[in-house]
Amino acid sequence: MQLIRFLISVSWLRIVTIIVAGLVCGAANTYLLTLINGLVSPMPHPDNTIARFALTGLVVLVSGISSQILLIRLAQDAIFRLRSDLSSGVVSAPLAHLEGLGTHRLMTTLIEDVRSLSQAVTAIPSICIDVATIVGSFIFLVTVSGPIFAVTIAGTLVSIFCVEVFLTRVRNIYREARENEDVLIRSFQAVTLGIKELKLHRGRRRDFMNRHLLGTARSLREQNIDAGSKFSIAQGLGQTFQLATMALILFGIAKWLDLPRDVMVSYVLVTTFLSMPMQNFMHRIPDLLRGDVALKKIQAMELSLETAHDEELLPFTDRPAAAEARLELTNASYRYGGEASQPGLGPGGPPPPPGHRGGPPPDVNGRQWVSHRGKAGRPLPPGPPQGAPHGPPPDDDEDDSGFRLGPLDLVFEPGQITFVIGGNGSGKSTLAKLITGLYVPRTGSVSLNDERIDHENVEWFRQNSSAIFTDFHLFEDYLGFDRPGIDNEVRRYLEELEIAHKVTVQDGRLSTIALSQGQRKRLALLTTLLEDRQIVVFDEWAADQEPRFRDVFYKEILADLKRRRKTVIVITHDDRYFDIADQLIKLDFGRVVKSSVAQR
Ligand SMILES: Nc1ncnc2c1ncn2[C@@H]1O[C@H](COP(=O)(O)OP(=O)(O)OP(=O)(O)O)[C@@H](O)[C@H]1O
Repeated sequence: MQLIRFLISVSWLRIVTIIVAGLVCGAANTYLLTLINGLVSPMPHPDNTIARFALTGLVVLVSGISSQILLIRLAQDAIFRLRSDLSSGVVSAPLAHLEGLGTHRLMTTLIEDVRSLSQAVTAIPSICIDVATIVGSFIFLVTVSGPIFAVTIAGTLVSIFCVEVFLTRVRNIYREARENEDVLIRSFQAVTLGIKELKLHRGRRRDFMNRHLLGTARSLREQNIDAGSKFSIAQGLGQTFQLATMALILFGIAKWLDLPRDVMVSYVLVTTFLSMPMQNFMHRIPDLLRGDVALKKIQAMELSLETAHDEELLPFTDRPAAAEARLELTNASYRYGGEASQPGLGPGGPPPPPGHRGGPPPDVNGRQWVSHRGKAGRPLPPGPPQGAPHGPPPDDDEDDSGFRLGPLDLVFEPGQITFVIGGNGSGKSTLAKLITGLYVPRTGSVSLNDERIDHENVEWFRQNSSAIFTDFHLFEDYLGFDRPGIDNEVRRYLEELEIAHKVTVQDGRLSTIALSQGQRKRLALLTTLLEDRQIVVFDEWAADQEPRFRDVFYKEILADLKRRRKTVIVITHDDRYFDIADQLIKLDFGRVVKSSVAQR
């Protein structure tokens, strides 16, 4: 079982210790049972019963407490491992894959699946202890009476079979409920991000609440009630079979075989003793089912707990960044599409492609930066030669679904400002992601200073670019800057960017990021200036700036970057400043419709 494999990977030594402690506890419990049985049976009573009873009680106590403490530690370690592995899975997954999944799915996994898995993880060792006690009791029962043991086992197997029939249905309901949780988190996202739109429109708010948020919450409630009720019926059925078995033994077998009274007393004692671990075991089953559903969901999202994503494996040598950057796109193309039908995105999704061994997912366009070695040294299926387009070049023309950019042949020179222009949806941002190494070209290649970018050097390549996308994120801390005097540098830039009156910095942390969009963009620009990388990409940066500062950006900041021989790529609609560009690239429906280089 996947869950057990995951637990073993957290700490096999601790698992073994817990199981041993559980077995000791179970064996001591069984021994306690024989002692009690000896006491209630007719004379002669065994010697030193009190001392043995006390000693066994102590063993039960110590082994029980120590296994519980180990269990708590194991559960917390497992939760930590889950959070860390899943977060690394998210960070290292290809951008296109994450975009295809959507943030709501990621959030559900990081919050809900981790919670379900941690409950399941906590349940497993307790189940081990219960099973040890149950097995011990059954062994004792063999010594009491062979026929009673055989009938009890048969009754237990029949009840397990009947319960399992119900549990299959319960598992399916949990699976459907888990899909609904994705939808619910998406609604929560909409209610927080779209709060202004909802507040301003009473009808929309009511419709949204009834049809979306409450609608999903309602069906989730029904599913959980349904699953809980079915499970209770299953539990009741199991108990009925146990009672029926007991009745058969007490009123049938005992009479037919004329079993002595002390045998029957022992049987009743064992049955009573068994009821507690049996109940515990039954109560833990829903946790196991939900954990299993959560684990399958995580695997379906290709954020595997056991296999690393290729991006995590991308080789990175601490090679200095390029002194100057000449970027070249040769026959490079990219295409979106197929996200909805990506392997494993939902119950209806097609199975992974043949040869896909649970390793990293292909990029949404079917390609990925290829690695030939798994995290634990496991070789992955042989890939195409490094640097070559990964896999046979897909025949783009056969599939028209999704937006396609290119094929493009473009050159971006150091000390050159390139403006990328074009209508909405013409592919400008897609091009920005392609030239910063965030997307893998579907055909052709990207080269930096004539060095083709492939799996071996893409991680290094990305360290040469700084980009401000339209959906940029601001971190309050200046993370990853380990040079001294960063506060003073930030203060200088805060002055230059005219936001020193709003924000201060102390120990690499900004006093606030609750600012206007234009001010937040200036802080993003500040980070770019601090990074001081050779390739600088601005995606409609100036759109939210006041006219005067827009002027500062185009005429001073860009000019300064050009002077410092940066390769500057500016996505813009500001036709007033087109004359600043050394190169102008116009995109339309993903194709270059106009490209001109200024003669200066
Ligand atoms: N994550 C995505 N998944 C699928 N398709 C996408 C995705 N992002 C963009 N697209 C599609 O790609 C096309 C180009 O998008 P892109 O963001 O590159 O355009 P753009 O030129 O930057 O537009 P704008 O000026 O509006 O920002 C769009 O038509 C859109 O439908």
